[in-house]
Amino acid sequence: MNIQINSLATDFNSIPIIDISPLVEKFDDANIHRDAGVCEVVTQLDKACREAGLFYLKGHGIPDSVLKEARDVIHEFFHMPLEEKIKIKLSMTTGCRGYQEVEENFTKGLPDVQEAIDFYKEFAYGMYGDMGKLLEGPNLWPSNPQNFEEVLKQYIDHCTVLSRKIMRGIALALGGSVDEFEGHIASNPFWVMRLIGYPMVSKQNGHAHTQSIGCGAHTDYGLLTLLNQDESISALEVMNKSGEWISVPPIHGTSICIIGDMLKILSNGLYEAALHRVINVSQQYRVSAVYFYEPNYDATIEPLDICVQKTGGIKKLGPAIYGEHLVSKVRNTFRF
Ligand SMILES: O=C(O)CCC(=O)C(=O)O
Ligand SMILES: [Fe+2]
Repeated sequence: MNIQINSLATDFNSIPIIDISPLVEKFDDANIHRDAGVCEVVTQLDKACREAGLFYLKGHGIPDSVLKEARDVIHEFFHMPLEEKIKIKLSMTTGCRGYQEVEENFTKGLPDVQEAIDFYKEFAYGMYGDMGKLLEGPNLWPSNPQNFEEVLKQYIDHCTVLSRKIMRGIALALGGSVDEFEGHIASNPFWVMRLIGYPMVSKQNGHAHTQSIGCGAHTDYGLLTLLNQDESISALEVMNKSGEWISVPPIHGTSICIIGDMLKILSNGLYEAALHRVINVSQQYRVSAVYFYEPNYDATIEPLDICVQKTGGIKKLGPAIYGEHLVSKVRNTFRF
């Protein structure tokens, strides 16, 4: 597989904001192609995916109360004593599911100044053979706070429904049929949920040597990511074509959508997998809920014919088996 960070189509200095409410309302409508509101959303999605690979979503339909409740229980969990948190500690024997302490997670060989809990969609033992072994196992849900599991499961369901709608818009934007991604590519979409807590970074707490990097520069692995970040702290950044880091501050009521490696391959490089990082130099503890919407675990991902035609007739990227791509990334993330 060959994933390269190509230069973006046109440079950007601010992040697009797309009101996707027409798509959210009409995603299942037989006449979706003819709807003027949806067509406008599709045009904006196409531009944002080509240029920035990361954008804000307005009108996404997830209630503010659901977004806030998710962040609140995540804050509550991370504020508990370490003895409580390590009751759900991640290891090789938990299917890489569970809690990791600060600096147990690595990006490109450097420790991240973050603590986190990882959840993966559950699947039957043996279902994906050797390719699935590393991630087999039930999710580890904390018993404290008591409503944690219920709140987060509800949030995951919202994200799965919304992601399918966005992928329908992206299918149209690429010139495909509305259900282009619902056959062998993502009829049974895998998902990953990563809940992250970023301590304030200062010399006093001993993290100065890692240059304050909460999450090192990376692209996401799958189709698209939905990010729910704390409302008062600006810490996320995305790189533009000129190599400048552009700040992605929170905007009330919006979600952030980030294009991942698999969508880049499917689009034959038309769409960009955004390079992004997190630096929390604020005086506050920051949390985020990061939901990754992925292809079928065992899907072979290669450029769609419609995208190959638009890009000179040659497949420039892939093929990749999604599950293999994920497992190779997870292996590089931990030092067991
Ligand atoms: O916490 C954030 O804002 C982003 C985290 C992220 O990019 C990731 O976990 O892939
Ligand atoms: Fe990311």
